[in-house]
Amino acid sequence: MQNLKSSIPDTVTFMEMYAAEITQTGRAYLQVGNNEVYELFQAAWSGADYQPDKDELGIEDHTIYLINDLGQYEVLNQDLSGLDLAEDIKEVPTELEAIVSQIQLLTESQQIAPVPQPWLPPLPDKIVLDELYKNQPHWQERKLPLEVILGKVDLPSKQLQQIATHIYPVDGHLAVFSSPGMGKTTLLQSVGLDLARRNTPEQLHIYLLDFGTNGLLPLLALPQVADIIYPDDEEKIPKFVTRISEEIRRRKTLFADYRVASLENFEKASGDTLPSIMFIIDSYEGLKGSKYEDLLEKMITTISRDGAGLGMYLTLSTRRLGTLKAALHTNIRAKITFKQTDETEAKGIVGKYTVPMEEKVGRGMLKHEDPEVFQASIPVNGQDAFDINENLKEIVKQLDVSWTGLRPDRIPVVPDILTVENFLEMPDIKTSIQNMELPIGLEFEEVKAISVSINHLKPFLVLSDKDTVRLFATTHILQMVIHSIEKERITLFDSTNEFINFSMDVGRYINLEQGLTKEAFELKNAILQARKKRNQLNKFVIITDLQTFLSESQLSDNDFAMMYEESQKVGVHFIFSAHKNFFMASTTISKYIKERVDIGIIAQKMGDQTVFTRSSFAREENFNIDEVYFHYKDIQTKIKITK
Ligand SMILES: Nc1ncnc2c1ncn2[C@@H]1O[C@H](COP(=O)(O)OP(=O)(O)OP(=O)(O)O)[C@@H](O)[C@H]1O
Repeated sequence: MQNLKSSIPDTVTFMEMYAAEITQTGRAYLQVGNNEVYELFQAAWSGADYQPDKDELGIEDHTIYLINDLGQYEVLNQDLSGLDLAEDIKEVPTELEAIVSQIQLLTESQQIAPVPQPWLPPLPDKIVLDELYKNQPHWQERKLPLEVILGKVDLPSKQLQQIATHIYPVDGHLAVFSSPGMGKTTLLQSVGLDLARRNTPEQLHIYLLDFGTNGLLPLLALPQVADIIYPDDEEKIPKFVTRISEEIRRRKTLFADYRVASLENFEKASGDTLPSIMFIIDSYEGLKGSKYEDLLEKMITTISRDGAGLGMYLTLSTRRLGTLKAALHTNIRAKITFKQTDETEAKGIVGKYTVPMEEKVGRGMLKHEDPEVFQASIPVNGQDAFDINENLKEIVKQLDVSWTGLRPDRIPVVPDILTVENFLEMPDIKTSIQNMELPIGLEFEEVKAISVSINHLKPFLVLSDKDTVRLFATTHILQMVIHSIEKERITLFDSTNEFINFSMDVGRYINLEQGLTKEAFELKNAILQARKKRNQLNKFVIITDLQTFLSESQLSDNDFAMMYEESQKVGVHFIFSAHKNFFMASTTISKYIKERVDIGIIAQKMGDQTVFTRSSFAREENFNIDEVYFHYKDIQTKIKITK
C-alpha cells in the first residue's frame, strides 16, 4: 500500500505535518470530518503469503539490517532463509487470493447469485455456431429468405449483446476482411454450414470459389454445393462462367416475363421456385495474376451488381479493401473486418470507431448502424484449425447422407487422364458398343462420350504432323476397335512394325517381316469377290502407316482406289493412319483420299493441315498428346482420347 499522506487535503495542516513524518508502509493518519481529531493507524495488509500453518513451522525472519545514510536496508548477517538449499520452491497464494477463492467456493456451494453488474461481460473469445441457435435450424418445405448467423455483436451503448444475423435479400452481399490468420475462412465455413442447415439443395445452390489454401474444401460434400472452383481450373472456369452467365440471362428473361424485379416476387407471381445461388469466395486476392482473373472478376462484379435481384449472392473474404475493384466493393454493403495491421484500413472498411480493436481471432468490427465490436462464430467446436476442419467434415457428411433428393449439377470436366478401362466403363460407351457403335473419345464441352455407328462408317483417317503423336492417336483408335469388335473381324497391317504388342488382339496381324504384298492383294481380291457376290465381309482393316503400306504392298493406285471405293459396300471399314507429309506430296492417291475422306482424328493444329476443311476459325491452343480434333459431318470437335 502506498503512503496515505498523499491523500490528505491541504486544509488539514497539523495532520499534514505529522503525516510528513511517516516512513513506514501502510502507516497513516485517519481523519473523519473536518475537526483536528485524527488517529494514527496501520492499514491491514492482505498481500502476505498464505501459510495457514506458519506458526507451527516456526518461521521467523532473523535477518539483521543496517539502515544506511540514505535510509536504505542493508543485510548484515548471512541469508538464513534456507531458500538457497530448497529443492523445490513453490509459489503460494497471497492471503487475499486465498480469501477470494474461499468466498467463491462458498457462494458457489450455497448457490448465492452474483450481484448484478452494471455492464455486460466482454464477448467470449470463442463462440460455436450451435450456441447461437434458439432452435436448431432444419430443412423446411417452404423456402425462407436466405439468412445466416454470423456471431455476436456487443452494443454497450444499448447494454445489449445481440446475435448478429445477415439476411441476404435485405442486407445484400457480404464481405469479410482481415490480415492473414484472423478468422476469415472460418467465418465463411460457418456461413456455409448455417446456410446448408436452413435450406435444402432444391432451395439453395452453393458454388465454392477457393482462391486461398483449400479452406472451403470441408464444405464440398454439402448436398447444396454444386462445385468447388480453384483459380487454376483451366477447364472448369470457362464452363462455370458460361453456366452462370446463362443463368443470369435466363432469370432476367423469366423475371421480365412476369414483370418482377426479385426472385421472391417471381416465386409469388409464378408459383414456381428457383434455387437461390450463393457464391462463397475465399481469399479473393488469390485470383490476382491468374489466367482467368479478368473473366472471373467480370462475372463476380456482375453478380455484385445484378445478383441480389436474381437471388444470387456473394459472401467473400479478402485481406484489404484495395484487392476489390471499386465497381465490386461499392456493391457490397455489409462488411466485417477483423484485426488489420494498419488500423486505418479497418476504419476505411467499416467506418470510424473509437474502441480499440483487440488482436483476437474472429474478433472485429461489424458494420451495424455504426461499427460495433463483433465476435464471429466458428462452425463447430475444436481445439485448432485441424480439429475444427475434421469435426466440420463429420457434420457435412451427416447433411450429405440425409439428403436423398436432387442436387445441383457439378460442372462437368474431362478427367486429367482417360484410361481405356475408365472410358469403356462409362455407361454411355457401354450402350454404344451394344448398339454397334465405335467409341471415339470424350467431348470437352459437356463431357459426353462420342461414338459413331459402325454400319455407316466410311474410311477413317488418323492424321498428324508428328510421328509420336500419330502413334498415340492410332493406338487409341486401335484399342477402341479391339474393345468393340470381335477379334476375328480385325486385320492389322502394321506397316511400321510398331504395333506388335497388339498382334494377339486381332484376327490377322501382318507386318513388314511377313511382307504386306500377299495379304494386301488377298484383301483386294476378297473385296472384289464380295462386291460381285454382294456379300458383306464385316471387317475392320487398320493400316498403321498409309505411305509405307502403299509402297510396300505394291498395290497400284487403281487397286487402292478400287478398295477404297468398294469397301463400304461390302462392309470393310478402313482406318488409315498417315503423316501430314503424305498429303503434302500431292500424289494421285493422296489427292484421291483428300477429296473423299470425311471422318477422322486430327492430332495437330487444324490450321497446319489441308486435308479437312476447318469448321471454326477460333484461335487454336496447343493441345496435349491426348487431346485431338474429331472431324465428323464437316465439323471438328475437340476430344480427349485414351492414354
Ligand atoms: N471466430 C473464431 N474464434 C476462434 N478461433 C478462430 C475463429 N476464427 C478462426 N479461428 C482460428 O484461427 C485460425 C486462423 O483462422 P482462418 O484460417 O479462418 O484465418 P484467415 O483469416 O482465413 O487466414 P488466411 O488469411 O491466412 O486465409 C484457425 O486456427 C482457426 O481455428
